[in-house]
Amino acid sequence: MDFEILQPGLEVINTIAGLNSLLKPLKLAQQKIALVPTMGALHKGHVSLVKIAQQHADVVVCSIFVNPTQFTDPKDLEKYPRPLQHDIEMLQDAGCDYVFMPSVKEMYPVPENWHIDLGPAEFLLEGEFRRGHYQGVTQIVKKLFDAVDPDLAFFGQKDFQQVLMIRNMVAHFNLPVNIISCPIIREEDGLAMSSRNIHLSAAEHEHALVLSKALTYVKDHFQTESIDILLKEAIAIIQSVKGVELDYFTIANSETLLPEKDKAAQQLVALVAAKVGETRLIDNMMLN
Ligand SMILES: Nc1ncnc2c1ncn2[C@@H]1O[C@H](COP(=O)(O)OP(=O)(O)OP(=O)(O)O)[C@@H](O)[C@H]1O
Ligand SMILES: CC(C)(CO)[C@@H](O)C(=O)[O-]
Ligand code: BAL
Repeated sequence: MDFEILQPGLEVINTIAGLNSLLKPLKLAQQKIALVPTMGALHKGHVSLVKIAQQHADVVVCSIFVNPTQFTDPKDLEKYPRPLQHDIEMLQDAGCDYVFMPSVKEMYPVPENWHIDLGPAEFLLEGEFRRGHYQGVTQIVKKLFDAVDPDLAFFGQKDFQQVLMIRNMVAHFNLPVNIISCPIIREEDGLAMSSRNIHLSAAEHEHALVLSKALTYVKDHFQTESIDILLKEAIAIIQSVKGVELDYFTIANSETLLPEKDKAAQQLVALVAAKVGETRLIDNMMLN
């Protein structure tokens, strides 16, 4: 892909060399650079990351790259939405400075082996259902960090485990990048915004609301019920909706992601993943 869509206020860059020549002088001039990595099909959740990034940095770079190495289901990769013109307009409206949209060849010029130790949480939850997913995620995020050399990088709490894995990758390489986790943006009806929501029919969208409903139930009853009861109720709420196939619902320690039974333990998070029709969705809520 070698296209260029230049619009005033937003510069589109397709190559790492192009990025370097634009960003190096800014770095030398002590400008703070923020990176917002995405896979495109942008929505208000992505825009919120750009807006938060603008509050912390002088220059905001958003990357759009559908990274093949993190997909464990080829059909999921094939049907991943790619509305590029719409994305560019959204970033322009958000006042983003640069969008980096490399080709697969640009990011992976030669075949490579990547494996780093991400700690035991790599294999839990998403890591169990999408084996190898976080190796692919950390591989591309490291490449994006090398290409952009950001001071800060912004990620959504919606991908809760992803933020932990990226922090572990940053620690592994001792990278000087500040990782900022940003709040989940929801539709008015509570559904966490996600690029994959585009695949939901109206009925499936309605069914998918049960995920945020179950999380809200747990949050609202956290002070009065035991963890066992909260889990039982949340799972029953989800299983009562036809067409929703639960992968997991857990109440976990927010650092280890291991299940937690002690409500007095610090930083508990409820995390859920389910298939709604053919679309797999995730969501989570902090509990204390
Ligand atoms: N609803 C949201 N609120 C805040 N941040 C979000 C939201 N949805 C996605 N993000 C964040 O945007 C960044 C890019 O995510 P990505 O492009 O994969 O979008 P997505 O909506 O998560 O898509 P999908 O989950 O369908 O792949 C990630 O850091 C992700 O956590
Ligand atoms: C961080 C990321 C851009 C890496 O491809 C992706 O996993 C995403 O969009 O969350
Ligand atoms: N938003 C996380 C990227 C993925 O699902 O592959």
